[in-house]
Amino acid sequence: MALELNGISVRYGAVEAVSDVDLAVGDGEVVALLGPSGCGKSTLLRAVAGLEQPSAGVVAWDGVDVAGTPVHRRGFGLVFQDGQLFPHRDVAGNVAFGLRMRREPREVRRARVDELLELVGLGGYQRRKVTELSGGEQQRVALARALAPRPRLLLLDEPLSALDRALRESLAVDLARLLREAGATALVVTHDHDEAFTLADRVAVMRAGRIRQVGPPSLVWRSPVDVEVARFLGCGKVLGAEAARRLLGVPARVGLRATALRVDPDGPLSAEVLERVHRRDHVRLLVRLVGAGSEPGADAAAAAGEAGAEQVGPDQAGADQAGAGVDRSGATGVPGFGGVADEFEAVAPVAAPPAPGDRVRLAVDHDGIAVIG
Ligand SMILES: Nc1ncnc2c1ncn2[C@@H]1O[C@H](COP(=O)(O)OP(=O)(O)OP(=O)(O)O)[C@@H](O)[C@H]1O
Repeated sequence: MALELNGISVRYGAVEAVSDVDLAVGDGEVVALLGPSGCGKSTLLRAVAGLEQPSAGVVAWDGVDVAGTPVHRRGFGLVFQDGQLFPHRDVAGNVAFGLRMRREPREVRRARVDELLELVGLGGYQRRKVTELSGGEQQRVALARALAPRPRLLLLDEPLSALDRALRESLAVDLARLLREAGATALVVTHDHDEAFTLADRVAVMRAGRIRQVGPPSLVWRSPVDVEVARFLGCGKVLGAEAARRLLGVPARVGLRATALRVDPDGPLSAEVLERVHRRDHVRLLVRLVGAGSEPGADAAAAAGEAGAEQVGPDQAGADQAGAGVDRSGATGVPGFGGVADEFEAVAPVAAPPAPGDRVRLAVDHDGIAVIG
């Protein structure tokens, strides 16, 4: 492993911002630190950079503790949210900065600057003033500047979050390609799961100073380790194992994203639309389940509280029942479907979406369901 963090804690006075973090980043691997605001992501990154002193633990590179190595000698490249370019230098002057510090000859500098600007899609921008670039262009220059000296590790702190949404999404794809082409080993801080999943080979989800789960994006997305991680990853509703088995045919505690239920005239569930919100590419509904099961007229609400209400939900004959005993602690949607437990998010197409008060049929999209734990 190239970078290894063992038992890293960082304190700001009485506050422990990072607690006992273990994490490894392999050669050529991109790992995203993902978590809500204030969970300690930036502090951990700064500790790796040498900008914060850990109160405990070891930051090692290729097995060697870097505690005694000052920031500028660690061979790590840094990119922050706002780029922090030198305003009095032109684009080439910014990108060449690290090479100049290393006293690389002028010709070497020029060739490397040209190469990096091509790589970040800014060929020909050498003499442009950085103050006259767009936010997205400035971040590309910052990235080129960080990559120019061939850092052994790239540390990116919310590199795209100052940009507007559309630009952020397209630059995230570019950045993912760039990191792969440059063969970079990188640790990227972000609070945006789309961005983390676009960029990273592995995602480390942080909460309250600790890493709660590390894994490939698809695994973390499909199998969050606990309810909080599931909620952070967009699961607005959590069902206990028994409810999930009866409603969805999944015998485990699950988190549902809005896309888990979608309007489909042939769907097995029946619901009443309570609210409707238009989003970019779909319509988001709040619905109350009023009927379920493959037979029209089966009434989930009426079944509420009835012990053994096995007729609720898709036909479960032959389904694996073992999950019914799964721990349901923390589940907010419970078997019985009474009151707010009946309310779910769902999606509908933009064309002719249903309105509040309408009855709709819903189909289950298993890509919108995460199995928890
Ligand atoms: N210089 C500091 N002095 C004191 N407390 C700090 C300092 N920097 C951060 N903290 C605190 O440490 C905790 C972690 O902060 P940190 O900036 O690492 O979180 P983060 O996950 O990166 O959040 P964000 O996404 O909002 O930047 C927070 O409670 C924060 O208030």
